[in-house]
Amino acid sequence: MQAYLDLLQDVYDHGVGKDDRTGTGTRSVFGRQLRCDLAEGFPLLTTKKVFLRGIIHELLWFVRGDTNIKYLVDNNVGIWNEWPFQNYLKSKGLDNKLEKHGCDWQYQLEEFIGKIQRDDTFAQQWGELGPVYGKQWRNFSGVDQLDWVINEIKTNPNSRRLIVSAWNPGEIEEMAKAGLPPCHTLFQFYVSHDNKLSCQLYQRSADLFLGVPFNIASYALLTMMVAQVCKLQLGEFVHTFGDVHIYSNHEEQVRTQLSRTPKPLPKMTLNPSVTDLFEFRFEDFELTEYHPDAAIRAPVAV
Ligand SMILES: Nc1nc(=O)c2c([nH]1)NC[C@@H]1CN(c3ccc(C(=O)N[C@@H](CCC(=O)O)C(=O)O)cc3)CN21
Ligand SMILES: O=c1ccn([C@H]2C[C@H](O)[C@@H](COP(=O)(O)O)O2)c(=O)[nH]1
Repeated sequence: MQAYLDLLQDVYDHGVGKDDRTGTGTRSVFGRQLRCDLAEGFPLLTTKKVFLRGIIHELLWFVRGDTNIKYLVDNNVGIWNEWPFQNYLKSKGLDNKLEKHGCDWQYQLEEFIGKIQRDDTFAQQWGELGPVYGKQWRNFSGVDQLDWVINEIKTNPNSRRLIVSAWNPGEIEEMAKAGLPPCHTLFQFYVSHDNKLSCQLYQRSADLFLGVPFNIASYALLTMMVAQVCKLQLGEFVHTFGDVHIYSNHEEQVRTQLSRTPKPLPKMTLNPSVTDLFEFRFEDFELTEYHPDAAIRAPVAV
């Protein structure tokens, strides 16, 4: 994970001021790459406590093909709450009246999430993010890409076409309404001569402080799950970035992060009896030897 900290330092030092959709402002660079050997341990940042429970639930939610925040909310994971909420405010003409992350906004957000929890009809209507990751992974114009790629890895491991894409140009506008166009856009698997499974992700846009630690752990887990069901060993996770940025309201947090020293990586164990990608449950994941520094709170740019 030193590579992540080096990238954080690089963007902090060399990132160039750039305005962005959220109005927050960033330091940004274009085109970088991180790699990690998955056999060396589970790539979960140790210089701050990372919310792994949320990462696991989010990944299972993608794999289920689910695009409604109801599943996440019911499992007490709030990482996608702000986007359907903002869409809800917009429909009421309130999105420009409430200051994001202000007291009123926060209060209304809690009310909104309470309604998602209690009222199924409300959740159906307002919890839906549109045709985001889960939809594209499981039903991209009728193709179940996850099912296809697993079968292809098993039967044609030398293939150079082991690709899953979340970027569906015809549906981007719809994704942007209540959710976001996919940031982790496309990934490719690779099976080496010695039966190791690697995965490379292209991430078009990367919130380096908040989102990237989630993205690394999530794809490392996905690669472990696919390796297990395809009976392969673990290779590398290669993370390729387009616009990598640090939001201007994360700079203090980045300095804290960079002042800390990484510890040995934790270990992740998957329940070995699971042989079907679609049958993993939350209880099938066990993290041990994780001794991180304290969490570092930061507001998410909406
Ligand atoms: N600006 C932005 N950055 C992102 O990383 C991001 C988005 N937007 N939009 C969609 C998803 C949602 N993701 C998120 C959203 C919030 C956190 C976050 O706040 N993480 C906290 C812990 C949150 C908690 O404990 O509930 C952290 O400290 O990592 C992380 C990833 C990643 N994505
Ligand atoms: O998994 C994710 C999802 C989102 N992000 C970040 C990257 C950007 O900061 C925003 C998305 O804004 P766009 O204007 O659509 O690029 O969310 C991430 O890092 N990881």
